[in-house]
Amino acid sequence: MADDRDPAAIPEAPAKAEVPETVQEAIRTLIHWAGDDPTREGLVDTPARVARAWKEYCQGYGEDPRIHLSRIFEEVGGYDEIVLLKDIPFQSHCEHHMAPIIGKAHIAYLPRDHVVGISKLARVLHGFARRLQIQERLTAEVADCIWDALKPHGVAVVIEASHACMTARGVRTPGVTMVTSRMMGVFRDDERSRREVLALIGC
Ligand SMILES: Nc1nc2c(ncn2[C@@H]2O[C@H](COP(=O)(O)OP(=O)(O)OP(=O)(O)O)[C@@H](O)[C@H]2O)c(=O)[nH]1
Ligand SMILES: [Zn+2]
Repeated sequence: MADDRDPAAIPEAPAKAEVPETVQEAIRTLIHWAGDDPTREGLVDTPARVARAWKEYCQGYGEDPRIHLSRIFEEVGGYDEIVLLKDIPFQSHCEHHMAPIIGKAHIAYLPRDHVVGISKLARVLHGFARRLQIQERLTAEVADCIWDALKPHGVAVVIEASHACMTARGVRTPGVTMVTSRMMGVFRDDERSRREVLALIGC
C-alpha cells in the first residue's frame, strides 16, 4: 500500500501523560503562595509540566533496582581483581527540601565467580537516586543491593555530591561537596584491599 504521508510534515509531538487535577491544584497553590499568579499565561501549563518533571525525577519508585543485576556472566577468563565503575554522574533530590543533589558515584566490587554488565551498576545507582533521598541512604542502598545480588568478596561505593539545598538556599554555601562511602566485605575488613580500592577510585 502506498504511503501518502508528506515526508516534510512536522511529526506530532508524543502524547503527554495526564496529570490529575488534584496534583495540578497543589502546584497552583504553591505558585500562589510563592507570590505569583498561577492563572497568568506563562504559568497556565506550569503545574502539569512540574508534575511530569517530578514523575521523571522520581522514576525510581517504579522499579526494583535488583532486576538490573539478574543477568550475570560467568566466563571471566579467571579475572579475580577489582571491577570499578568510576565517575558515574547522577542526579537525585533531597528528601528534606526536594532540592537537587548532583554528583558522581564510584562503584567497585571484587567478583566471586561471576560479573555483571557494567551499565547495570549505573542502572542500580539511578534506580535509587531517582527518589527522594539523603546521600547516606543512597550510598548504603546501592552497596547493599550489589552485595545481596552478586554475593561478591567486597563492595565499595563512594559518592561525592553537591546539595542545592545548601548552595541555592539556606546556608547558601556553594562549592561544598559531601562525600559518603560504604565498604563491605574485604573492603571493610582488610586494610590492604580497602587501600587498593580507594587508590583506584582516587580518594
Ligand atoms: N545528612 C544529610 N543531611 C542532608 C542531606 N541533604 C540535605 N541535608 C540537610 O538536612 C538538614 C535539614 O535540616 P532542618 O533544620 O530540618 O531544615 P532547614 O531549617 O531547612 O535547615 P537549613 O538547610 O540549615 O536551612 C539540613 O542541614 C540539610 O543540609 C543529606 O543527604 N544528608
Ligand atoms: Zn535538602
